[in-house]
Amino acid sequence: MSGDPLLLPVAEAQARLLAMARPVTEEQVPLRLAAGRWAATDIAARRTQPAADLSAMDGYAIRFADLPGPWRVIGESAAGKPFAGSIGPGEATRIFTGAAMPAGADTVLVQEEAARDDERLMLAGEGPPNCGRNVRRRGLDFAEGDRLVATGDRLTPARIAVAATGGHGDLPVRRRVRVAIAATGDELVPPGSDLDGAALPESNGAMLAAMLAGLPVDLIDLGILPDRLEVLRDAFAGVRADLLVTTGGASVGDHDLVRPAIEAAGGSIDFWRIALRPGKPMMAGRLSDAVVLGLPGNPVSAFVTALLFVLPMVAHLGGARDPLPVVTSAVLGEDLPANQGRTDYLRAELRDGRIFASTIQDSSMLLTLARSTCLVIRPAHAGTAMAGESAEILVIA
Ligand SMILES: Nc1nc2c(c(=O)[nH]1)N[C@H]1C(S)=C(S)[C@@H](COP(=O)(O)OP(=O)(O)OC[C@H]3O[C@@H](n4cnc5c(N)ncnc54)[C@H](O)[C@@H]3O)O[C@H]1N2
Ligand code: MOO
Repeated sequence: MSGDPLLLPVAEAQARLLAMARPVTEEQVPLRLAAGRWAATDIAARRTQPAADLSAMDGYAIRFADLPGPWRVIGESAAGKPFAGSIGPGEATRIFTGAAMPAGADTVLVQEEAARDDERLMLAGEGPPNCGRNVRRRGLDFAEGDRLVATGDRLTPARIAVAATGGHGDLPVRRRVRVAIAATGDELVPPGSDLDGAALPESNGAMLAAMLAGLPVDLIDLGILPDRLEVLRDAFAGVRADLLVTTGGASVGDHDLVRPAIEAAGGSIDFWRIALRPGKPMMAGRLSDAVVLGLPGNPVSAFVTALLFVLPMVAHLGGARDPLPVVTSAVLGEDLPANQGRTDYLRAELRDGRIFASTIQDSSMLLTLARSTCLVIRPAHAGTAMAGESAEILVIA
């Protein structure tokens, strides 16, 4: 509940947003291009791993029953070059890590505990304490048919590796998400230009591109658009994207033209204004095939709304099962005052696992954001929170 009934609670706004579009289409891509995408289907093992009982160490394949030896070495098993025969009582083979156990052998004696004189092998240490020691059984990791990756899992390096081991050269994923970004505002100039005038360097575009950098996204940069309805309308109408993200012009001033421009381009606004600080004036809508997110212009408001809405929407469109940011918790290093009617995301630093929030939280102040490592989530109407209490946070750096 927010103090203002017109403001949508954050969780409700996130749910409404994600319900606005389905994930983009599937495609099959080579393993190396699948990194960072989301699996479009479950991925099952096409083979058993290991495919046979393998040695985990360099040494000698023996029969445990023959301990304490001695043995006669009758051959060798190396990775990819198994011993063709089988071993009988009193026999052993040389064996290397990753090599198949010869038929008849059940245990590996590590070479550090063995002494060898030509064919004769003797125990030179304590030896393996149990049958099966230093042997990786067939199927230890997984068996054919086991689910390796679930639908909607992100393809992390470990999941790419397990899919490769499971016999896959290509993986079913969602295609890359097309995201268009537009900054609006007559005061804005490209970063690095016109440092003498009153103009303001445009920072939201670069920030959003950086936030999307690790995601499977094709960016369409619409650059800086002026506060003119027809220009905005025409720029928006021409966009071919899954998601159009604008910053600025989202509030109620005479030059806040994003909403009328979306509507003039034939789109519609689904919801506007969130019980969120910073980020209240955010809007969500549609324009032809694209979902539109109109973020507030204040840089910290744009950051917080991107974290809470843009990144989750990209993940959702990309097929993620859990698209929302991961909330964790930490202990407050100092008291926090009671909160008002909007959920507050306070810039803060984590020092030795304790949270210290910046005293000034103005949504224009980027340096405090740049110095912060987390945002502390203060629920609407929360009372005073005391040092030592636990608080929910989003880690941002
Ligand atoms: N009468 C009211 N005024 C405002 C309200 C309100 O409810 N009633 N809401 C305030 C809140 S909250 C926010 S947040 C801002 C956001 O408004 P806009 O989305 O219309 O943002 P702008 O006015 O265009 O810009 C705000 C601020 O940010 C700077 N800016 C904008 N774009 C960029 C960019 N790409 N890079 C860097 N800086 C940018 C801009 O120059 C302004 O200083 O509205 C409050 N007002
Ligand atoms: O909500 Mo605005 O985003 O306070 O600065």
